[in-house]
Formats: sequence, structure tokens, C-alpha cells
Amino acid sequence: MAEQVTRKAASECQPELSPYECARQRLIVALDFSAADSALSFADRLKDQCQWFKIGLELFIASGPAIVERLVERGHSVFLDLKLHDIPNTVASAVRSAGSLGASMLTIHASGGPVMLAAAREAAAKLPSPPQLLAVTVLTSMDEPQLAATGIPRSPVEQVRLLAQTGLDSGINGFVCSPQEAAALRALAGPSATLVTPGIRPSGSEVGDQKRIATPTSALADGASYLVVGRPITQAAQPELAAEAILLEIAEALAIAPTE
Ligand SMILES: O=C(O)c1cc(=O)[nH]c(=O)n1[C@@H]1O[C@H](COP(=O)(O)O)[C@@H](O)[C@H]1O
Repeated sequence: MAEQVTRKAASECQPELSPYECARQRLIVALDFSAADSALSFADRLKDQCQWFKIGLELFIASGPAIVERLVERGHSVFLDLKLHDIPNTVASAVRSAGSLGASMLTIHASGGPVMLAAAREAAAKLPSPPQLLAVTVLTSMDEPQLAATGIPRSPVEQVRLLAQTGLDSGINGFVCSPQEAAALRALAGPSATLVTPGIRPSGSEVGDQKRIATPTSALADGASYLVVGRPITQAAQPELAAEAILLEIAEALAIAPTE
């Protein structure tokens, strides 16, 4: 059997990279578009700034799996955010299908439980070139009252810790969490875990439906490996400038205090 290579860029940058180049490797832009053409032309427009793009449900459903290949063909790394959550057999099968598309990261919901998480991990482990599985902990749009409304009597950070521990016990070492829980999760999961943080908002930008947010600087200081940014870049009047400003903020934060 061919040696298995996980398609994952190192979140720890190689020492020879400049802080700016390292910043490029740690920013993931969420391509939340409703058609392949607009997503691809946006990716082309930002190709100098962005290495990583995230394909979420809106784009994946509208454009189909070929969008992954089209971004990979252009030299991009793809985070496929399908947030799989179903019975273990169904999730394992979906991991097998999604895992052959060429994405470097794939999301599953940690709240699917330990058996589902283990089934996903086992399915990924059998793929020749699997994406890194990321267990989504508590969505960044949730606050304590929203959690309570779903029957969870814990604070977001307590719930993130519980779900992350379930993930770790199931052999998963990558997580999506809010930057507000990055420090707690880094302490729990250790230096080798991959922490991907959406809910990133540069100072002064619109918050929208997000509840647990932080700036790029704060997320990195708290141990985030990758920062996911959508609307602050995609909805900006000049997306290149918005991306550039975030990259410079990341580069500065990395130059001052490399986190990993
Ligand atoms: O899994 C995700 O990527 C995700 C998890 C989460 O807890 N919160 C969250 O916002 N996301 C995604 O991250 C992106 C954030 O987009 P903006 O709020 O526009 O920056 C969206 O594509 C969300 O689907």
C-alpha cells in the first residue's frame, strides 16, 4: 500500500519563510459565493494574497464537487467545510467521497459523538491522500443562551473543551473553534493540534451574525494555527486591500510572538 500522505500544510511555518509569506499560509479566505464563476474569479483576483480558500455549503451545493479540483488546479489549498454530522456509517462514507476530491482539510461536527468521530477518522485513514479532519466544536455564532436553547447547560468554553476532549479521545487532532477559546483549546490539545479559527474580525469591521469574535492579532496570540476570514474580505469595497491589511496584521503578530 502506498504511503499515506495527509494533504495538510504545516501550520508552523518553515524558518526560512518571511513573516508575510508565513501569514499567507495561515490565512484562509471563506469563498461564500453562490456560483463557481464568481468564486473562481474572486480567487483569481486574490491569488497574490491568498493560498488557502474555504469552500462551504453554499458554494459546494451550488457548484458541485468540481469546484475543489478547479481551485486545486490553480495551485490553491482547499479547506472543504461540509460540517458532516450524521450516523457513523453515513459520515464515514461521506468522508470517503469528500476525501478523494483534493481538499487539504475537511470538517465534521464534534457533536456527532465519539463513535461518529472515530468512524470518520478510520475512513480517512484508509484514503491514499486524506484531508486533515477538523472537528467543529461550538459554532462562533452561538452564545450561552443559544447553547441553552439547544439543551446544553454549559458556557461555550466548557462545551468547546468537552467536545475537543471527545475529538482527542477519538484520535482527531484538528479543531474549528472561536478565537475566544483558542487559548483554552491549545492548553488542552497541546502544540501539535491544528486550531482553525473563524469569527475573525479586524478592529472596526462589521460583526454580522458572529458572536464569539477576535482580531487576527488576538487569535494568533492565543494559539490559532489558521484564521478563517470571509465577509471582512469578500464584502470589502477593495478585497485585495482588505486581505493585504489582514496579512500585514498577521505578519506583524507572527514577527512579534510566533505562536508555535
Ligand atoms: O467551520 C467553519 O468554517 C465555521 C465554523 C464556525 O464556528 N463559524 C464560522 O463562521 N465558520 C465559517 O467561517 C466563515 C466565516 O465567515 P465570516 O463571518 O464572513 O468571516 C463562514 O464560511 C462560516 O461558515
